[in-house]
Amino acid sequence: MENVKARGLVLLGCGKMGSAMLKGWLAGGLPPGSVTVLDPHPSDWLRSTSVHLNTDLPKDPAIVLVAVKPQMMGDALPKLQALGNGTTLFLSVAAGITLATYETVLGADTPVVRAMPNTPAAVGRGITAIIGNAKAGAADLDLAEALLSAVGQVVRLEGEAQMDAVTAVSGSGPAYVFHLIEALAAAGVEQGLSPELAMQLAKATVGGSGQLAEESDEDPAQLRVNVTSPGGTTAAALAVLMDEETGFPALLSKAVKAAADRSKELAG
Ligand SMILES: NC(=O)C1=CN([C@@H]2O[C@H](COP(=O)(O)OP(=O)(O)OC[C@H]3O[C@@H](n4cnc5c(N)ncnc54)[C@H](OP(=O)(O)O)[C@@H]3O)[C@@H](O)[C@H]2O)C=CC1
Ligand SMILES: O=C(O)[C@@H]1CCC=N1
Repeated sequence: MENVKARGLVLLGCGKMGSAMLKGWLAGGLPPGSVTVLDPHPSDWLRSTSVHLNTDLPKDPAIVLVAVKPQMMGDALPKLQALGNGTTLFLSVAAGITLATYETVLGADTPVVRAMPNTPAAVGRGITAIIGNAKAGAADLDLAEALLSAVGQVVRLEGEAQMDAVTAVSGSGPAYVFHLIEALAAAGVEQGLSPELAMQLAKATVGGSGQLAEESDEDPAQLRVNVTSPGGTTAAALAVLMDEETGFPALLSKAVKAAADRSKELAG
């Protein structure tokens, strides 16, 4: 991180994902003066920080983080061509955009790390998977990992082909969990609870269960069994949720496949 503090970090695109990561880094002590953000419509939050906003780029930043939508890449990436083929590491979080695409625009001598983070990075609880191109050496991967570990866990992939599945599980995954919270709260309202109480119960249940799953020595299957008294209420609910044709596994399998397929399509 000292490298990033000294040479600077450029963030291209500060929307939902870029701002989630930037929030995590600023909260973790990255000086705002070492960050330059390029974004056409900065949010109020971004304006309230002391980062360099839409100014000239530093000559030799340690890292350029690319966090624009895949569809915007054609417009956005050429702006950074001058930083290619040098010692600046490009770190991309864009779904579906391959390492080869970056090499085509920035030059094959550009070190590039492709990453798939998720929005819990905003509270230091993200998880990011990374894979580098041939030019990205051990020091580049270590730098990417050091930066990303400031906002959560980091895992290294064995091959770029794994990225579509990772995107479908952990990149998009928070949306599935938020939807579970919405649906659980709505079901509680149907059973007579107030919307406020139902939402409080749903959020705390998902948050607490996630933490228990991460911290417990028991695996999630055993933790599920621990909740399920024989002939009790949980067993009645699980009979619905574990139905082979209409239950969670069948539904999530279809949802995750749809996301992975879309990730492949975005690669063009
Ligand atoms: N959201 C998520 O949970 C995750 C997203 N990602 C990836 O992160 C990337 C960004 O996604 P997300 O944050 O959701 O999208 P957003 O639309 O919220 O953010 C993209 C930002 O880039 C800005 N932008 C558009 N064009 C340019 C440009 N030419 N130069 C600089 N900035 C530009 C947009 O401005 P404006 O809105 O004004 O056009 C916007 O602020 C995507 O590639 C996505 O695949 C990866 C993991 C998780
Ligand atoms: O929905 C998307 O395409 C991005 C990638 C993963 C999460 N959000």
